[in-house]
Amino acid sequence: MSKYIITGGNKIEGRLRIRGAKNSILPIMAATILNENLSIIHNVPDISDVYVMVKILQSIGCKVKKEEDTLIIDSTNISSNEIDEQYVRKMRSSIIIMGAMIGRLDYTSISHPGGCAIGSRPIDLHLQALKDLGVRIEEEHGVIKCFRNNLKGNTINFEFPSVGATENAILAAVKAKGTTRIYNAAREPEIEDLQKFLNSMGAKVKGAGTNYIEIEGVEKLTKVEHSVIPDRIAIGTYMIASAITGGNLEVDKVVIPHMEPISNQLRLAGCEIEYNDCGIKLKSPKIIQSIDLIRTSPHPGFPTDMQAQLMALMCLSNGTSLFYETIFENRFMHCSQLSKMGADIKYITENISMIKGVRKLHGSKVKSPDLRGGASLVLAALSTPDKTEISDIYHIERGYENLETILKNLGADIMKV
Ligand SMILES: CC(=O)N[C@H]1[C@@H](OP(=O)(O)OP(=O)(O)OC[C@H]2O[C@@H](n3ccc(=O)[nH]c3=O)[C@H](O)[C@@H]2O)O[C@H](CO)[C@@H](O)[C@@H]1O
Ligand SMILES: C=C(OP(=O)(O)O)C(=O)O
Repeated sequence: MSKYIITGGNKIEGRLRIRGAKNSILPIMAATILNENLSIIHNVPDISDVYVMVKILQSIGCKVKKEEDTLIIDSTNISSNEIDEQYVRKMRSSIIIMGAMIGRLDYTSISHPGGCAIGSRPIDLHLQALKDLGVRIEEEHGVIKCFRNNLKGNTINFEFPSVGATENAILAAVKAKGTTRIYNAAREPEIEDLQKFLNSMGAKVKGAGTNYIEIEGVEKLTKVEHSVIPDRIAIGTYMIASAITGGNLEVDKVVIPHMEPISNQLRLAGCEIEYNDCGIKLKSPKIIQSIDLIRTSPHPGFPTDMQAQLMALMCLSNGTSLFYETIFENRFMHCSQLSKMGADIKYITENISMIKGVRKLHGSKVKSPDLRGGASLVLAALSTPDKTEISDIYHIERGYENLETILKNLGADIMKV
């Protein structure tokens, strides 16, 4: 299995552009199932999760071609209504395929995704939303069987604004009869991107980006061409790479409002951040300022997908920071690995940890516990002139395109072996 060998200490600086968001492209690829036609999607990131989704689409009969960063998906014929367990095991978010499948077919089955490293991640809200739309669901030996019945618009009231459940509900409602009203919907930018994609192929969805979404069912969809929004989490990760090494960074083609929850925290850490017409400029602080309390919450709050990376930065701050992870119950697995590199981290409760800044981290042999935890180790490794070996980088490759090439171009000494 591949590893990164990083000898840090170099400033990460220069200019870069980041391709499409993982959390946008995955639901958009699922949405292509609804379309008995061609979907052309640009700005697709070269990450392993996209390849898993390609395999899923191919396994049910879609024809998929990749030309540079464009995916051409022909979903005219769907030949299977079952999603193979091997894919759900590889990529938990493959559950977002369920809403699109039942929007298109009379019956579909998918295995239960179960828990994953960062939490138990139940799917009760997904299933309830589909039931609200009239889908009959039977669960047998870990397999979820969905019968379309009389799929029809209804009111869905989410107890919690789950991103995936909101997407599944929208996907199922696109071709349901009548109007669906979703209350307490997730407001993440990737849901707005999904709405834009769906509407470009003839769906009638409005309200994404707010907590109330309305979908008017349609019968037919048409050929569509769409470009995926840039990955705000990958951009935020590179901003921290620059900040933790004392560099200056410019990122082109950024959607500024998407970056605000991340930029706000980085400003508190002492970074100077400027926006211009086409991007973002970051100037590192001379001394990294501690942030008293970092609390993750649904958008527009601080994203859980940036918690581990910001923690790496706080490990080198001038004071004490508390991290309160409110979204996932087991998202502190990077703490023990950061501690191996000299970080001063104490658990207060299962989802609150206290970080006291240290002057310097040191190199070590560490293991990526999950996608963002792995990214936090890369950031920590970039900050120290020692050598760090990071194993299990397949987690990182789920969500970061060409991480080593991008970092090398910005001045890092990083090797993938
Ligand atoms: C592919 C994708 O877009 N992944 C993102 C998506 O994941 P995902 O869509 O899985 O995240 P959710 O918003 O659904 O999960 C948030 C919380 O709700 C809980 N929950 C969720 C569904 C449900 O039926 N029951 C339930 O209890 C989860 O266990 C978790 O504790 O949003 C997360 C929160 O911003 C991000 O970290 C992930 O990167
Ligand atoms: C948790 C994440 O993704 P997923 O939902 O795909 O596991 C993430 O992107 O940090």
